[in-house]
Order: sequence, then structure tokens, then C-alpha cells
Amino acid sequence: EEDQQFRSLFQQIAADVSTEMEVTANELKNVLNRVVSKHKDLNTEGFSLECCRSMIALVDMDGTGRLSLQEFRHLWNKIKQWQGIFRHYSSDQAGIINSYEMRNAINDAGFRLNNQLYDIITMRYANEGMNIDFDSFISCLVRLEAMFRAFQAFDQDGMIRLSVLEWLQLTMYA
Ligand SMILES: O=C(O)/C(S)=C/c1c[nH]c2cc(Br)ccc12
Ligand SMILES: [Ca+2]
Repeated sequence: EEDQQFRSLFQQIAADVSTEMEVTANELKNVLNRVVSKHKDLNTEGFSLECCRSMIALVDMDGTGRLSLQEFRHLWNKIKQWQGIFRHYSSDQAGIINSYEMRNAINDAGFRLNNQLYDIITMRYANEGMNIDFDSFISCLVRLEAMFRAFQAFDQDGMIRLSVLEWLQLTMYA
């Protein structure tokens, strides 16, 4: 049942374009902003095109530059899971979380980082008031998950060995 609902959502998004049944960054932006606008407790200035381009790059497993049904489903399920974590911490504020809650939210999402990484993430994703809004939270976790996955793909006994071009491929298409 839910799968049927999901497929019809995907069809709606991917249907109105010549890009056969794949979701482009612009379509992803439109659907994310349409859904998030229905949730008044999720503070965001909206998902930017740049953020959606990055999210696509991070989950575009077959390198088509667009999201297939299964790539979109993976991203959608992750966002659904992570929005639940975000709301758990943002309920007492206006749809934002502070850097301390960000640390706990990242842990709840299953990532174990160190203090230096939590500080770097706050620097990269928090606003002047050291708070993280919803779209920043989601783009942070999409990147975190994709970078863990990329490392595991190359991992040989806990270390990876990359040529400079392999490194650039990894870091430039993200
Ligand atoms: O309110 C809920 O229970 C759900 S399932 C919310 C969401 C489920 N997928 C989402 C994607 C974005 Br973007 C924002 C909110 C949600
Ligand atoms: Ca793809």
C-alpha cells in the first residue's frame, strides 16, 4: 500500500519531464519544498537547487546525474527517517536544533563521530546563532551517509588507497 503511494508520488514528480522516468535536481527541489511546506514545525528557507544537485550526486549510484526509482526511494526513506529525528530535538524550538542537539541527532542517526568532527559539522551547517535548520540538517546527513558509503566501497582493512583523480572524482561529484 505505502509502496503504491510512493510509486504514484514518484510518477507525479518524474512524469512531467522529458527526462523519461528519472528525477532531476529541479524536480527534487520542487517536491522537497512542496512536502516541507506542509510541515510548519520544520524551519527551512527551502531546499536550494545547489543542495539538491549535491543530494543527487551523493545518491546517484549509476552515475546518470538523475534519480531512478530506487535511488529516489533510498533518499526518500532516509529523509523520512531523519526528519523524525530532527523533530524529536526541534519540538521545543522554532523548528531548528542547536549544535548540542545536532550531536545527539547524528548519534541517533547511527553515526559515531569525534568532537573535532562535530565541531566541523556545526561550523559548516549552523547559522550565525549556531543553530541548524531542517534543510541544512538533511543535506549534512545525506553527505555524511554518502561519505561513509564511499569509504566502505574503497575500504581495504580500514584504510583506502586512491589516486589523485579517484580522489577528485569522489570529492567533486558530491
Ligand atoms: O510527518 C510525518 O510523519 C512524515 S512521514 C514526514 C515526512 C516524510 N517525508 C518527509 C520529507 C520531508 Br522534506 C519533510 C517531512 C517528511
Ligand atoms: Ca541515477
